[in-house]
Amino acid sequence: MVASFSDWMRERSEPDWTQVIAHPFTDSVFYGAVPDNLMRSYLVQDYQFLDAFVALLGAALARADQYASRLRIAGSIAVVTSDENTYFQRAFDALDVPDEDRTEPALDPATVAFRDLMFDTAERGSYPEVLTVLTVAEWTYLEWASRAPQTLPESFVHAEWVSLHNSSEFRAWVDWLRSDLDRVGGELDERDQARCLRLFQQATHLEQEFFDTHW
Ligand SMILES: Cc1ncc(CN)c(N)n1
Repeated sequence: MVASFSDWMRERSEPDWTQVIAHPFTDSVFYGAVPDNLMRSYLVQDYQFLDAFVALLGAALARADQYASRLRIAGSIAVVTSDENTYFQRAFDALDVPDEDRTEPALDPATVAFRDLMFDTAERGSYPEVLTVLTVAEWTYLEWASRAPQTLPESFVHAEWVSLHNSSEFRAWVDWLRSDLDRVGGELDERDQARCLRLFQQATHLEQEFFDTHW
């Protein structure tokens, strides 16, 4: 394999990958043009995504094969549960999201499918498999947010959703995720690499469905 393991999986996840990172929903976020009702439904569902995502980070922490990886993952859990969580609370206030939609909203099919994949991988997946799903979730977000223009919209709900995902810290986190996935994935046999690829493709497809639902 000449390309890295993560690049190899990304190349085999087209056309979904490109459709996610260039999704019209993201262009609309760049210009503060997502109508409130759509931004509200997207963020309400994404907060439920986040719950399962944090569980998946916890599984990565538990299943990592070395302390250096655990330390890096712990740092990301700290960011997601502080800066990102606070963003959601402020956005919910700005968008007048009622309490029940913050804690127990009716879930869209795309949210259910993504949560199922993450909880299932958290429970049963190997460390490379857990890293695969985390990498898709973070790398796709880095890639779409990296396409943002220099000037962000005035609305913090839109602007911070971009800046949370294109900061140098977030890029370093995605670079690390990919390098750890390349490290442990490169040592897998063909059958286990194929299992990671299937998860990568499934997660990429679900990212697309998630955006489509709110567009
Ligand atoms: C659906 C989805 N995918 C990825 C991310 C980035 N953690 C997110 N917030 N939401």
